[in-house]
Amino acid sequence: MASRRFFVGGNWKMNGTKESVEELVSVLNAASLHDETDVVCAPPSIYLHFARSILDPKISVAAQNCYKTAKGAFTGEISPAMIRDCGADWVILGHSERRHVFGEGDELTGQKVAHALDSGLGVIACVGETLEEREAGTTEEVVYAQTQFIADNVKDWDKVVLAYEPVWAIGTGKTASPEQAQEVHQNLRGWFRANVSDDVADAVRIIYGGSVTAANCRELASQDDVDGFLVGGASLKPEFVDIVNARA
Ligand SMILES: O=C(CO)COP(=O)(O)O
Repeated sequence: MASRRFFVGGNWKMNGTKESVEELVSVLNAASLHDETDVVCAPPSIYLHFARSILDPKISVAAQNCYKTAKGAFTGEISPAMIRDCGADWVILGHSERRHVFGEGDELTGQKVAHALDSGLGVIACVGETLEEREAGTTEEVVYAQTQFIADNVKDWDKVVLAYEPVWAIGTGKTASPEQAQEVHQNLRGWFRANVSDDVADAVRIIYGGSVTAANCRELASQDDVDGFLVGGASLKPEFVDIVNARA
C-alpha cells in the first residue's frame, strides 16, 4: 500500500451558531490530534472567517460549496477567491446534498472543480450512488461517471481528495460495511490506474463518508484503500476527535 496521509474532514452542513462553533472549536483546539492526519473543518460559509480566526492553525478550513466564477451577479453564491480571503484552503464540491437537494449536475460540479483549483483551493470532490443505483447493480458505473467529470477538470491531483459517499449511508445511520467501502474505493483506485495514471492512482486519497462514528471508524480506517473520512453528524460532536485519530 502506498503511504497516503490520512485525511479527515468534518462537514458541519447547515448547523451551528457562533456559540456552538466556539464550543466545538475549543474542544478541537484542546484535543490531541494525530500528527500524521490532515484535519479539515467545513463550517457554513457565514462562519468561515470566524471559525478560521479561532481554530488552531494546524486544522484547515473548507467551504461546503462555491460557484464557478470569481465574482459577479450571482446572488447568494460565494467564490473560491472569497473563500481564500476568509483564510480557508479547501472546498467540498459535488456533495450529494448539492446534487440531490439542489439539483446540481456533473457538468456544473466539474466547472466548479476547475475554477476552485485554478483559484488555488484544494478540492474535496464527492461521488456516490443512491440506494436504487446500488440495488440495480450500477454503483461502479455511477461513481466512475461522476469521477470522470471531476477528472476532466483536474490538472494537479495533489490538490484533490475524492470522497466516496454512498447516498444511502448519509445521515441515515446505515454505514457502508468496511468491505463495501473497501470494494468501491479499490475499484475507484483501479479506475484512476486505467484512466489517469499509476502515480495518481497510488497517491490520490479516497475518503469515505456516510454515518461515520467513533464506533465504526477504526474498522473502516483499517481498509487498505480507505484514506480517511468525510464526517457529517459526528463532526459536530467531541467524538470527531476519535475519528481523526482512527489510524493513530
Ligand atoms: O454527508 C456526509 C459528509 O459530507 C456524511 O454525513 P453523516 O456523517 O451525517 O452521515
